[in-house]
Amino acid sequence: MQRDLRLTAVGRRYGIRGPWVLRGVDLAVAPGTLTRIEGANGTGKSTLLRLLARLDSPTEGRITGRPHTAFVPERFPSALPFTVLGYLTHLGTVHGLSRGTAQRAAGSWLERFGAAAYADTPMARLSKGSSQKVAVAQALLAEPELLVLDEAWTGLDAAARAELERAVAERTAAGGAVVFVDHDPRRLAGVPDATYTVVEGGLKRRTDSVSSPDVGTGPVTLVVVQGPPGRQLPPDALRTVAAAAETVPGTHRLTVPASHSDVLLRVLLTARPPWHVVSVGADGTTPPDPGSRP
Ligand SMILES: Nc1ncnc2c1ncn2[C@@H]1O[C@H](COP(=O)(O)OP(=O)(O)OP(=O)(O)O)[C@@H](O)[C@H]1O
Repeated sequence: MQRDLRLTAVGRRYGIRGPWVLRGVDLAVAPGTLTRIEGANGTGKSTLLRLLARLDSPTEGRITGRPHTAFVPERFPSALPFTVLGYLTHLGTVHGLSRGTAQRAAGSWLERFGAAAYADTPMARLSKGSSQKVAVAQALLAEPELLVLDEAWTGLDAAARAELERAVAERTAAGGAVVFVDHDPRRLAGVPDATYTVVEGGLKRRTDSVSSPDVGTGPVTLVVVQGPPGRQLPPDALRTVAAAAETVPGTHRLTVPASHSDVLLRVLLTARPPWHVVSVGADGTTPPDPGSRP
């Protein structure tokens, strides 16, 4: 993403005399960051996400920055006159991919979400869960600079939910930004760089996003790596971790949400020279130390 996406004094209301749903909202979404938006029902979360995705315009205020964006809406219109593969290929070309690349990317995302068997199924005949996999695949296949997810996990099976968490980790590790709303407080618990709550039309930043009680409620993996004393861990690796501590010079103990462990290991093992991975294991006993995040 070239520049931050920035909302300045943004307000939105529906209809000339409608009540303000959002007002005076300032928000910056930087490349490589994960942002969570929370709030009670009907407070304006979807309204905010549509503004971020530039699918809607503010009634007042300004939005600047135009990252290449993909959006998973809360309600995906699945009754479309396409097969699954035809639809995803079409969407890929809309995102600027060649037909062949779009088709390959579509096939690979369907595979990852366990929906390859539905490639030739008409969209209108999909179950709710399969349709949601297509909704998610259409957003991921173009590797957007900004990915906006409105309750995207709802309706997915457990394997697909985990896969979507991995996909989010990959996006941010690749320098993309992800903004999401999800009703489950355990979703990517401890991972977001920032969490905002929509309250009375405004945004309140949660200052406890690292040390919140949510941290540690999601499964975490403990990764111990070694490198020459004094060598800094790669920034892409640090972005994925909930906590990092150099226990002895050159030995780092990294606590990472389980959803992000694959990405962390890939970054460490493809670094030049690669880091030596001493151990990888589930860490059910030691909650991340909020104070040790870099
Ligand atoms: N297109 C629209 N036209 C008129 N009013 C709308 C429209 N979209 C949303 N609203 C109203 O704006 C308010 C905020 O809705 P929004 O869907 O953004 O909230 P939300 O926090 O995402 O809700 P939920 O948690 O129920 O999904 C609600 O009062 C809703 O009725």
